[in-house]
Amino acid sequence: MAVSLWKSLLQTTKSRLFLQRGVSLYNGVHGFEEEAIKKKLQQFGGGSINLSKEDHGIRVLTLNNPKQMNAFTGTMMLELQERVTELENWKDGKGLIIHGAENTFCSGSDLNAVRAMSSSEDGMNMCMFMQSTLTRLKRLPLISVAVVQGKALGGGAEFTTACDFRLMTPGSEIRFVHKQMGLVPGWGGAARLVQIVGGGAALKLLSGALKVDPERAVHLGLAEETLPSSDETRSLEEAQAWLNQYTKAPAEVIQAVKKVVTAGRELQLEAALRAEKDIFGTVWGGPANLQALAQSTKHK
Ligand SMILES: CC[C@@H](C(=O)O)C(=O)SCCNC(=O)CCNC(=O)[C@H](O)C(C)(C)COP(=O)(O)OP(=O)(O)OC[C@H]1O[C@@H](n2cnc3c(N)ncnc32)[C@H](O)[C@@H]1OP(=O)(O)O
Repeated sequence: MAVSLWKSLLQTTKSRLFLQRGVSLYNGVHGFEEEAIKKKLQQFGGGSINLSKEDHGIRVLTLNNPKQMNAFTGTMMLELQERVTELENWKDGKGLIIHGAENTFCSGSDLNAVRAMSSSEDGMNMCMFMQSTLTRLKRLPLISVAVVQGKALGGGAEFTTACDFRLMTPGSEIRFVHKQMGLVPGWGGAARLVQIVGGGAALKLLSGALKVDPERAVHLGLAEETLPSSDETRSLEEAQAWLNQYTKAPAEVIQAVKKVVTAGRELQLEAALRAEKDIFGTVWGGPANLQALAQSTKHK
């Protein structure tokens, strides 16, 4: 009796914990020294992570380091964590579009920083820092779409998997180049890629460091579609129109929808059912539910 009670308590805690805002995957127990790595990352400046004002519940996050093909500098990694915290606290949020400045997505870590942080301790701390931040990004109660223009390489390819969906422009490319650097993904990209395309396809993309163009990405289920335009402004407008199809409801409903899907993606069945029950309780009898009940129930 005591054991099963303890197990159920543990499951309930797990199903609630993973939805908590700002929870890092790692702590001192795993050897993660967050303050130390933040200090180290601060030494590698350049670029920025910009977040637009909200427009109908949708914001645009821009990886902005065009001089280096939007490579992630140390300070951009720190700014990404700050933007994710901002988004976790955005009460009216429904959707997030992520793109790179000047018509290319992201060419991964800033290789200058990588060369300077080649110690095992720095590498592992950067890995745990980025895994935590991208896991929080993926778990945001928002529908997120990466608009891939130009190239998404290495950590940039991994970043696309931390979004719910990917839309690609003509001629763009997602490529997990890690093998060619004697590496494997370190920002959580391998685990998420297996979830998205399956183990077999993931193994081919990683072991072959294969270039994934829009056609192959759609075929694999890695991308939803190829956008008509490769122009930066037009493709963002097309992505916004695509996302608008899925955010036509009050923010609390869209957020609850993403949360139940995240529970289904990440938890064992019984824990996912408990999480779904808890989330259902937040919208049952809520303003959107009562308003819908007061109107005709015919769904066009
Ligand atoms: C966990 C994964 C993570 C890690 O292991 O830490 C990584 O992501 S490692 C990095 C993986 N990414 C790469 O290896 C990509 C390297 N870059 C390229 O292959 C090419 O630059 C490109 C992206 C294919 C573009 O090629 P091209 O169009 O010919 O432009 P340039 O090569 O001349 O680049 C323009 C400019 O940008 C600088 N640049 C590009 N990528 C990076 C980068 N990842 N880090 C730092 N700087 C980068 C490049 O050096 C050029 O600058 P200048 O030489 O000053 O003109």
